[in-house]
Amino acid sequence: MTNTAAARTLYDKIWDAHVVDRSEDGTCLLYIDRHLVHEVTSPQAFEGLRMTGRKVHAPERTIAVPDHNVPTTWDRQNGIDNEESRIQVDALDKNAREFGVHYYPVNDIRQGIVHIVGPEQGWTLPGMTVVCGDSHTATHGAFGALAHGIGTSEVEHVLATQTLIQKKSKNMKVEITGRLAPGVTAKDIVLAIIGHTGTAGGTGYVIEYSGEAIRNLSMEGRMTICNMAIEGGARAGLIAPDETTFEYVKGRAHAPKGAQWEAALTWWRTLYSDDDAHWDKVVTLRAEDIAPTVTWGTSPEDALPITADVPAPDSFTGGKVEAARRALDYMGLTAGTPLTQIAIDAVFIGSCTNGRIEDLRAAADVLRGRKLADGVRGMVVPGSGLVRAQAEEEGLDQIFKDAGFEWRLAGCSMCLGMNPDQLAPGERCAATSNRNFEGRQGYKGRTHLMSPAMAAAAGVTGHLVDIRDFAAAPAV
Ligand SMILES: CC(C)[C@H](C(=O)O)[C@@H](O)C(=O)O
Ligand code: SF4
Repeated sequence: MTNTAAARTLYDKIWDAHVVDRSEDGTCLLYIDRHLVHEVTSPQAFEGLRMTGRKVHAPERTIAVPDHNVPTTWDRQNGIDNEESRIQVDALDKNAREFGVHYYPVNDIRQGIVHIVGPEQGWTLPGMTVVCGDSHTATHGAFGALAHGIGTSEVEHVLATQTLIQKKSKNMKVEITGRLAPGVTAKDIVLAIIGHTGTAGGTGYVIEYSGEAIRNLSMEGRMTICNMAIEGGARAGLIAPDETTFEYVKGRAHAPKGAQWEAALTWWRTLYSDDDAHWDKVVTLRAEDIAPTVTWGTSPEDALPITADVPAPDSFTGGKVEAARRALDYMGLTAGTPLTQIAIDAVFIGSCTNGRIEDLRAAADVLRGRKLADGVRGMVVPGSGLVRAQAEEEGLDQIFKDAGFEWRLAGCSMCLGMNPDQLAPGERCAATSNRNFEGRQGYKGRTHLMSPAMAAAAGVTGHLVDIRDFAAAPAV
């Protein structure tokens, strides 16, 4: 058990501040500050409350938004293409209204992917505990919040009690020293980390990302990093809050104001890992060693610098040999092929990993005055209605449309095949999302994960490409 007098990590500090009760075996009851809810994992939880006549304990701390199933065309209501999706979206609408929680329905400009909406509206704040029935809840850790996914029965527990039963994870530090080279982004950092540690490297840990390269990232870049903590196996990812964080949070709709802001700042400034805090595991990477990175296989750990070749299964050990063989077969790739020779059919720019305004700006910068290669289709899906409006104010939508992209409404979209936006069997996609699992973007679809600039550049050339070479080529 943590000794509060001793040096502590950021995770220790947030944990200690939220323990309501502790049992003999170390299991704790934690207070939950924010409960985010989407339509996929909440219907049964609300139904459980209804059947037992219970209410939502803290509706003012509960935020609901539909994102996974919603069509990203204007036909938001009728465009839902399957019964199950329709039931989930309708159930959220009914439950949110009946239980009186904060709610952003599809016709509200603030609607979007839950992990983009939370920070945007100032719901996510440093030092908080944030949960959601969704594995990418780790995104909110970018603010120095302890944020992670929970299962549907836990969703019900949090709705009913505003607490969660938890066992503490171990502390892991991932330090990225030095400065990033031009063309290398937060997405490349996190893909490189997972390439290095593997998808099980963070199992049993909460990861704190630190080091100069992390400090230098914007809040949006930090969210991209923490978003994929779960792909590296961790319970959650965290970044200590600093002036960049406070600047981002200040003035947001649900951020504290006036004297409350000052009081909050005083506490937030104590939220860092003490110098002599104990780490159970430390991983250090040099920023200058990180190249623009893409995945070649069907696991986020199948990440390599874009300058590499498709690896041979024999270059791995243990179970990975067979996994790589299967992945290459599924992906339709031959070992030894340079990654830059992989031709693509589609580009997807969006998701809670890379669907924020800076991501759209980065893609638009590449696409200005350029067009998608013949036969390549592209879709840009802003992470929220407000991201979409901001992009339109900046004229980015026009750049995307001129380049031949579809300009969509906010939602999870082609990040996963739960809505009408899907790959056709065999189609290969340069995607800015976080999972490249088999069939993730549509039955037999093939996914290569990368940064927004890399995905945009791949769309223009028609194959994966090193953004550092591409940037030098003039727009036509
Ligand atoms: C549908 C949902 C539960 C799921 C998750 O937990 O992450 C989804 O958001 C995903 O990205 O695969
Ligand atoms: S955008 Fe993708 S990763 Fe994020 S919550 Fe939606 S489905 Fe999950």
